[in-house]
Amino acid sequence: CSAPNRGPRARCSPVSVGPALPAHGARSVLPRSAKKGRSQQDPRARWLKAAILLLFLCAAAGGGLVVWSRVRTQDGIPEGGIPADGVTEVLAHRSDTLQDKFVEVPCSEDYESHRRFAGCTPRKCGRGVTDAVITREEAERIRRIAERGLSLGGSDGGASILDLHSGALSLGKHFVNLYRYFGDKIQDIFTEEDFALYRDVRQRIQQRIAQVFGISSSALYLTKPTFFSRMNSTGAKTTHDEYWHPHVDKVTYGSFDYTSLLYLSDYSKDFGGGRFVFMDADSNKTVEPRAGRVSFFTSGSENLHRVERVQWGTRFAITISFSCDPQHGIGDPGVTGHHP
Ligand SMILES: O=C(O)CCC(=O)C(=O)O
Ligand SMILES: [Fe+2]
Repeated sequence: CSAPNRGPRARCSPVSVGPALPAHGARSVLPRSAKKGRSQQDPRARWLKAAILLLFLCAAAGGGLVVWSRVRTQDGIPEGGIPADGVTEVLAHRSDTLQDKFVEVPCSEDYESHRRFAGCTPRKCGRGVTDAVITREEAERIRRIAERGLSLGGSDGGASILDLHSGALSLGKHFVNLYRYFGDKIQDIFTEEDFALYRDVRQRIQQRIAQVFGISSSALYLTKPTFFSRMNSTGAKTTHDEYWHPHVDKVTYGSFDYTSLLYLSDYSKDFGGGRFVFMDADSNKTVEPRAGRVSFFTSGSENLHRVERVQWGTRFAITISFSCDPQHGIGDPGVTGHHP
């Protein structure tokens, strides 16, 4: 399993359900040469034949189920759906307009193995969803920035990223540096207004996280990677395209203490599949993306999660992440001084 999952429940091994298929079904019990015409058959032979046929049909149906379940499952998780054996609750429906939903969960020990920063390192852990911090219009403007930037490149597979901080942009099976590649022409692509909006949105999300977790906003540092993502149903061409693996952000990215996701498109309108799933021991909790929705959570393994594979359409989002460690802080991108 290539998933960066060090969480409590690895879900990477394919499972198959349904009865096992006998090696050759039941057909070989009666040799062809032993077949008789109907009228000649003794009744016991007819019964035996009927029983064998029934057995064969059951075996074939069972085999079909195994094959079907193999096609349907990846990493032990049905494609675009819910673990076959799990209970799923919806934490945030697309049609809900949430003010400040918050669910507290006990903190994992992940933070113990890192330097602690008083007044910032999570003591209270959990997850929140709000539609009241960023408007739909702002999300649409941000989405246009993402579309413009990503139109300059794009992965051959189903996941493309654009990091305005480092300049990383997916291109084919690799990444290029946008700022190096386009030089001063970048000013024709992104305006100062775009960067101002990005900054403003980032600040408001940061303030909301600080307020909900009872810390000072100035104790949080924007950290990398902070990036736009564009996902669709194209098959993966490299592991960078495999966005659906369960993972823990603190393990995957190291510097993250608080993760936020700003969604820029709507589940079931712009794309199918692609829901965000918190994977708890007792059940899964989904967040259905909607433009302007901010989902935020502490980055340790108390918040193991994954994204369902996108089934159709295109899903846009931004991952905006914060660290308590000033040494991991990065500045906002801008027309001037955005080079790493
Ligand atoms: O886009 C999402 O909903 C989640 C992305 C994610 O898990 C990540 O960037 O670490
Ligand atoms: Fe993540």
